[in-house]
Amino acid sequence: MDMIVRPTAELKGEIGALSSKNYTTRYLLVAALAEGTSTIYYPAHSEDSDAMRRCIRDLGAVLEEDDEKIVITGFGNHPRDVKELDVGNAGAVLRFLMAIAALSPKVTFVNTYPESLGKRPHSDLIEALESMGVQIEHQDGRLPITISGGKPKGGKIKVSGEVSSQYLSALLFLTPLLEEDSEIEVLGDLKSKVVIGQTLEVLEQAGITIEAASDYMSFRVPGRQAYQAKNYTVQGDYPGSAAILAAAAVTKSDVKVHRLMERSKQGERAIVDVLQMMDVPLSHEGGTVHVLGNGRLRPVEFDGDAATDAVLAMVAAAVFADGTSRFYNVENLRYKECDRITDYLNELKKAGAQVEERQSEIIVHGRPSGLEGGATINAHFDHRVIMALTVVGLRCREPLLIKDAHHVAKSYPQYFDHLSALGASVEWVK
Ligand SMILES: O=C(O)C1=C[C@@H](OP(=O)(O)O)[C@@H](O)[C@H](O)C1
Ligand SMILES: C=C(OP(=O)(O)O)C(=O)O
Repeated sequence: MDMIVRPTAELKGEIGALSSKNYTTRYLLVAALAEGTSTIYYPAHSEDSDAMRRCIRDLGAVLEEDDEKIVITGFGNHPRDVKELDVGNAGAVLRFLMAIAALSPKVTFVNTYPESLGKRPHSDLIEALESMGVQIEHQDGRLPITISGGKPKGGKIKVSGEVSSQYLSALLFLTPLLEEDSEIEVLGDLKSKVVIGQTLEVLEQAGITIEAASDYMSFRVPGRQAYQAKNYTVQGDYPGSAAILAAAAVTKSDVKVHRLMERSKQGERAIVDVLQMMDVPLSHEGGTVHVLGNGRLRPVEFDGDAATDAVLAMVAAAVFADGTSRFYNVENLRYKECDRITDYLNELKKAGAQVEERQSEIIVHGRPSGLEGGATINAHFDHRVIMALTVVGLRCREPLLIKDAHHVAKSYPQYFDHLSALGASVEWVK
């Protein structure tokens, strides 16, 4: 399905933020790893969270769901022996479950998105798991991947953090269940470091003890621990909401997004600070972000690694700023659903934006007068490219046609419904 995004001058209204993808995947996982019955209130409903639901069910968890909650009876440290798991296009789900698969005899992760997840690297996690005695077949570090586990060893474990924090998170979920205590050392720079704070928060809520160095570069994990069954409530999602807030920032707007906790550990809450730095009139109180946009934005310089999944939305806002913006320390955007530097900037250029790339930087020469538009956009299987190009399309002179925009459902299936409710001119076409 394709999406036509037409010029839209004004946005107005209130929406409740979608539920956090990162917390939903984590709560589903720790509930599955517990032996009792846990309840997750307001879980996210999207392709990625559905992938985790499907896989933990395949591994032996029992799930019952209604409109507001999901009740899960876990399999503890004894996942059911399954031949295959299909994680769809969900990177975090794949990496977390590759570690948990080390407790099973033999599982193959199939390759259903050869043009997206199928291209992403997992070698750093593969090497760490191999050092723990797990046998792994893979295609040069990529899917399909077969894990032959059984009894992985703890002890001293090293993992690179240069490409993704998800490898480290995966090991933090697995090691408490091992016979031995573990010491995990992170090699190189740790990318998306703030996300590790979310992993540790969830592990603590699940009754797991981990001693983490303050820089998150080393961890002591006692073995023989048991995940406890608990009740969890999922908070609102900043990465998805960042696109809505950016849309409000580039238009004349009066938009409120509720359910966005001020003191969240999601790094992408920085969208609020970045828009403020860009002089966008907004307030953030009582979990509600209220944007009163006037379409005028100042350029900004920002270390994007602090808010990985909001950078594309920030760049979309910077496209209309009065000067040059720079987003640095963002190289790991190249290893996502697509190359979120080269591929994304190519699509922005089609719409008329003036952007430049470096290996780990995005530079945006803003055009406050708006863009020409009138282009056909390749979504590259990437929900965040789709959301960001939609923001840009609102302020183009001619409509944008975003091909295969249904991939927005990876994280935010109701994105276009929310924008449309706020007054955006968006229309699905076959
Ligand atoms: O742990 C997680 O749930 C995630 C970690 C981040 O990935 P990287 O650590 O690869 O940057 C983020 O971009 C992704 O959407 C979700
Ligand atoms: C990169 C993302 O997810 P994942 O790595 O889990 O596929 C994302 O949600 O933007």
